[in-house]
Amino acid sequence: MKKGVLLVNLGTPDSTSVADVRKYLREFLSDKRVIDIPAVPRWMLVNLIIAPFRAPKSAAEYRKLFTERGSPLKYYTEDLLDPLRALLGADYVVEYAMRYQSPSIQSGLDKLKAANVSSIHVIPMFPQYASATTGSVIDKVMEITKTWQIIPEIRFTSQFLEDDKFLEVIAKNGRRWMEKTDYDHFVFSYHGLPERQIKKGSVGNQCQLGACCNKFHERNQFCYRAQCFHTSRLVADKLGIPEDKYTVCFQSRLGKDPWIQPYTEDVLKELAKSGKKKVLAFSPAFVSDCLETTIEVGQEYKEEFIEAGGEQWDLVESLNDDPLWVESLAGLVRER
Ligand SMILES: C=CC1=C(C)c2cc3[nH]c(cc4nc(cc5[nH]c(cc1n2)c(C)c5CCC(=O)O)C(CCC(=O)O)=C4C)c(C)c3C=C
Ligand SMILES: [Fe+2]
Ligand SMILES: [Fe+2]
Repeated sequence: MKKGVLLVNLGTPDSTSVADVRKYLREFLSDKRVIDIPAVPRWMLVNLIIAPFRAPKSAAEYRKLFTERGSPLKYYTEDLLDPLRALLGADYVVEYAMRYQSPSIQSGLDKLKAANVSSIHVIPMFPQYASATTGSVIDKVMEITKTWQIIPEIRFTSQFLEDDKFLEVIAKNGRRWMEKTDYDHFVFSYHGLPERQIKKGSVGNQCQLGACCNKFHERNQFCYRAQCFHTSRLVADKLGIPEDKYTVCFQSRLGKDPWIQPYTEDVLKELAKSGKKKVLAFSPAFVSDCLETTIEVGQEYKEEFIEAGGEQWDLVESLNDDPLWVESLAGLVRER
């Protein structure tokens, strides 16, 4: 009997037209796990403010990102399929989906159902757990499969930040940059989250979003901020980067509510002010290069760092289609 595997990445606009970007933003931001406020204010915020005003600006950014193959987030995910199928062999049926836009989770699950699989292993492609990403994928899969007459065994990978092959790809990519340049400092920039989303998931209210996130243990194992610090520590250890030579920070704040800190924009200015000239940036929340890595960290933050007095700002590429990343995924599938 064959086992099903569904890789799920975030999703991206179908094209760089303002209409497609608006459609993407609407679907993404209407998700109650992403904008976690009551339905009516969320509808007003998304449809009357964000979609109309943000879509043209975001479309211009996506035009800088898309290549002749389209959106990197999508084609790098597609590129993993054949090598993963080859590694896993004939006992597995491997499909992929995007949480938002296309191909949909519905279409991916339908393919697995049609292949008569005996089980489904869903891997949301987010190394660290957040309700807005991993949680949302799990939510959607459950919403769809609860209507099925036959529900096979379903398994979810909720996080994989400690997977050694995943960490090794990041370290290997970083090492390549470090062989060419003697960097003064290293930045680990993660996608941000509203603070309240972490507080809501904090068991026994133990997360204060301060120094508590520096330690990673059973009680805060799903605190996104603690997971980001832990991921950084594991990569830094592999590369021999001492604690005082790296900073963990959070990018892409949306709206006025407090998001988890420190903000990358503040960190890069402080680094330049304190005389740091050469910085290497890692983006370990993202497995595929995308708007948040290539454009935001690789271009915008670079410009801001240089404007603030820095000289060199480089970005370590994401895992993309690295063969070791395919091995890491195969390991996640096989582990029990
Ligand atoms: C890596 C994990 C991610 C988390 C956590 C996350 C939370 C989150 N994001 C938004 C709003 C936006 N994110 C956007 C792009 C985007 N976000 C992620 C990943 C995470 N988001 C990725 C991989 C991408 C890039 C997709 C691509 O097509 O390349 C965007 C769209 C771009 C823009 O207009 O800036 C928005 C909006 C919120 C509100 C949020 C947590 C609540
Ligand atoms: Fe995002
Ligand atoms: Fe925490």
